Amino acid sequence: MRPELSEYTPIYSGKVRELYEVDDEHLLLVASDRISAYDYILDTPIPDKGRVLTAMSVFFFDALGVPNHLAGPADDPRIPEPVLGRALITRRLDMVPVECVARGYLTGSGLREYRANGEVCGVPLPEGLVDGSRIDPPIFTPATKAAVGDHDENVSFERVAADVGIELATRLRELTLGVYARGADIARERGIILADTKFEFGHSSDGDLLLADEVLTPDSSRYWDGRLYEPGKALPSFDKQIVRDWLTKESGWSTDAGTPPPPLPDDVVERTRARYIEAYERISGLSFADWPGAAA
Ligand SMILES: N#Cc1c(N)ncnc1-c1cnn(Cc2cccc(F)c2)c1
Repeated sequence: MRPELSEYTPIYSGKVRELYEVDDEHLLLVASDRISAYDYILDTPIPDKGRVLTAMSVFFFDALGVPNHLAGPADDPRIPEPVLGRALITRRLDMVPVECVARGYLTGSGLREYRANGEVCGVPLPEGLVDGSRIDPPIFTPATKAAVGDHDENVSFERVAADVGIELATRLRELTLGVYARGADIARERGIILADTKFEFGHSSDGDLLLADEVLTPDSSRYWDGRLYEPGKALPSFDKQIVRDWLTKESGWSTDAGTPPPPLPDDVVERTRARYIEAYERISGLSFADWPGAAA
């Protein structure tokens, strides 16, 4: 008999995820079916998005072989039925207050910083780069965690070292770049580009530094279709482009409307659901049909 979710104390609610306390040593990390676009949480959920992204995290935690915060399997008996398949039992860690970002391609906030001053987070880059240019070797571009609703602030490695000490900052950079490289290799072998990603780390009560949060999901990373990749061309997001295109090209809404986006039509929802499942099955080589929890 699985416990009720109401037996656990909610301790954090994010845009698309929640965190609950299970006991002194364990948390329940829950991924919802909510999707965000243009800094809005859309009214329309994407069925099974939470389960697919949870499955991707578990696949990568297993594939990467890096010590991490997972404390049980996807069907752990402590996971309540309504969130089975989209929730994980984790060890409670003392989180390091740094968003550990790795970039193998130049886009987004990194591109804006580069265009302003030729560098990203204090790392100088070659001249002449454009949107989508490869950054080789990939770079560590940390950020400070923003309050809910704000954007993270890109900071330099030196600032991280000042905040957490040079030894831990160096370790965070090593781990971030190493895990990104491994994840990018796995994705590339399946024709998918992992352009950038964000990790979080924390210390266990034994003092071990563990990989935490979600790992290499489409919500914490930019995934592009390798078949469409061309530097200099605005690169569609593998998972969100269907929603973005419908919102900005077909719905009549616009990003400067000052109003929330409209609800999504059924076909956009279903095509987006299929894209999440396609990303998982191509990258993992596994069938989503085998993943725990009830199909939405
Ligand atoms: N992972 C993890 C973690 C851990 N293992 N121990 C202690 N704290 C955290 C922790 C704190 N904030 N977050 C972000 C987050 C993740 C998921 C859902 C949310 F609502 C919010 C993670």
